[in-house]
Amino acid sequence: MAAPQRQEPPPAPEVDPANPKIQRWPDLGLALILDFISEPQEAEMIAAFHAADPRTGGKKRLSQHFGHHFDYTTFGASGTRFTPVPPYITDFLPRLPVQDSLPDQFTVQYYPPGAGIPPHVDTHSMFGEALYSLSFGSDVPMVFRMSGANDARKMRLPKRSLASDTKDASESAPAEGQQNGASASAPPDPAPAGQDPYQAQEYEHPSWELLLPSRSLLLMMGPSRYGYTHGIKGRKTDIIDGQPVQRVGRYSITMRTTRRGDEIRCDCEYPGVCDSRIREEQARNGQTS
Ligand SMILES: O=C(O)CCC(=O)C(=O)O
Ligand SMILES: [Fe+2]
Repeated sequence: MAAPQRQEPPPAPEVDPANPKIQRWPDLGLALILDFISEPQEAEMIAAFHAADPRTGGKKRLSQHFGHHFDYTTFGASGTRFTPVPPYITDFLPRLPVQDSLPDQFTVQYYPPGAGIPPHVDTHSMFGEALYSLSFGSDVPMVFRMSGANDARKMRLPKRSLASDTKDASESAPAEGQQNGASASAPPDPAPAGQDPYQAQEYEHPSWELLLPSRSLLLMMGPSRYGYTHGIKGRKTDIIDGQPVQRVGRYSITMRTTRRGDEIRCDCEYPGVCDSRIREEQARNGQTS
């Protein structure tokens, strides 16, 4: 039986004394940069998204990929599919806070009101530490929760392993069956109707919601990247500063740095939600993923 959901207020950030638009949570490896892009840049990104895909009225999250495509069967980056990165993305890369390894995998997502993304941990082994989310279109709360022992039992591995892969990448269809609890993966699809992935989790640790304002850039490293699940509740109204706020379309660009070959590994402190360690354990036990 699922334990009752426990939610706490978000931890308070440290505000950069030199720039109040930069907020940091050093213990979590988390940073939020407000107004990272301007309103005209935001409008350009929204227009570019809908020039390629005019749909706005549906219920499901829509994705577009740039650079090395995200592969929904390995939860890594495709070795074969690449789409040139548009200038509205390349223009801001020199301003990203971690400059020693820049992202090369970009997923632009549109969330119609009511759509979310179930709690998950992006694949540890296949991407570098710095994971970014640029938000635009509207503000949305992101739910963070420290993963616990119970999450390990709910982990699901990708259908294929990049390291042992010979098959063609399947990138067009988001993975199915990622609706329950923490996965060792990146973007799982929303839960089927009637199933709330947040209720399905057992809550060993409390969760908290961090409001991601439009045009802000979120950077996840360290514990927030490797040990916490993150997700967005699929709802039409959020409570922001105690007031109900109707959601309107929200967009994000998730940015990751692809690892290849021998770099595909992870030795983090969170083996329970680490795809690399779970794969090793399964190999030891003679299981396949
Ligand atoms: O939309 C977002 O801000 C985050 C999306 C996400 O977590 C992911 O694509 O892995
Ligand atoms: Fe994610």
